[in-house]
Amino acid sequence: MASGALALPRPLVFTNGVFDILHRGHVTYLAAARTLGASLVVGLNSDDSVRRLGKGADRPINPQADRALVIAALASVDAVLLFGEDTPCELIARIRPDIYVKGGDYDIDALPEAEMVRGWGGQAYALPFESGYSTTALIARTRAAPC
Ligand SMILES: Nc1ncnc2c1ncn2[C@@H]1O[C@H](COP(=O)(O)OP(=O)(O)OP(=O)(O)O)[C@@H](O)[C@H]1O
Ligand SMILES: O=P(O)(O)O[C@@H]1O[C@H]([C@H](O)CO)[C@@H](O)[C@H](O)[C@@H]1O
Repeated sequence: MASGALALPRPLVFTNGVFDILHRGHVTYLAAARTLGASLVVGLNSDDSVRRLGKGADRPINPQADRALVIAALASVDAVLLFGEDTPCELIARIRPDIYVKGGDYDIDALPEAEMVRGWGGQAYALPFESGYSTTALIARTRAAPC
C-alpha cells in the first residue's frame, strides 16, 4: 500500500523503473534524484508488468523481490513500491510526489507521469545519463563473453 510513502519527508521525489540488473547508471541517477528533495521513492515494475513491457522474452532476469531488495539497499532510496500496471501513473496519483525524475534516456516532456506531477504544481526532470550503461548491454556482453 502506497500510504506509507506519505509519511516520508517532503519534497518527495519519485522515479520508476525495472532495475533488472543494477549498474552504475542506476546508482548515479538515483543518487542525483535523492539530492532534489527530502526523500526518494522508487516505483518498481512487478514481474508481470515487466513481461508486458517487451524488454525481452527472458526478462526480467531477476524477480521483483530481488530487484526491490537491491534498490532498497541503496542509501539514496527511502522506499520501494511495486506496481503491476503498465505505467506508474496510478501509483503516482496515490502518493502525489513533488518531483518526478527519469534518466536522460527519456524525453521527460513526453511522459504522462511528468504531466501529472506538473499538473499539481510539481516538477519533472530528466537526469544525466551515463552512456554505455544499460541492463540490456550487460546481458549482451555476458552472453557474448568467451567461456
Ligand atoms: N546509464 C544510465 N544513466 C542514467 N540513468 C539510467 C541509465 N540507465 C537507466 N537509467 C534510468 O534508470 C531507470 C531504470 O531504467 P531501466 O531499468 O530500464 O535500466 P536499463 O539499464 O535501461 O534497462 P534495460 O536495458 O533493460 O532497458 C530509468 O529511469 C532510466 O532512465
Ligand atoms: O526501467 P524503465 O524501462 O525505464 O521503466 C519504465 O519506465 C516507463 C516510463 O516511466 C515512461 O512511462 C514506465 O511506463 C514503465 O512502466 C517502466 O517503469
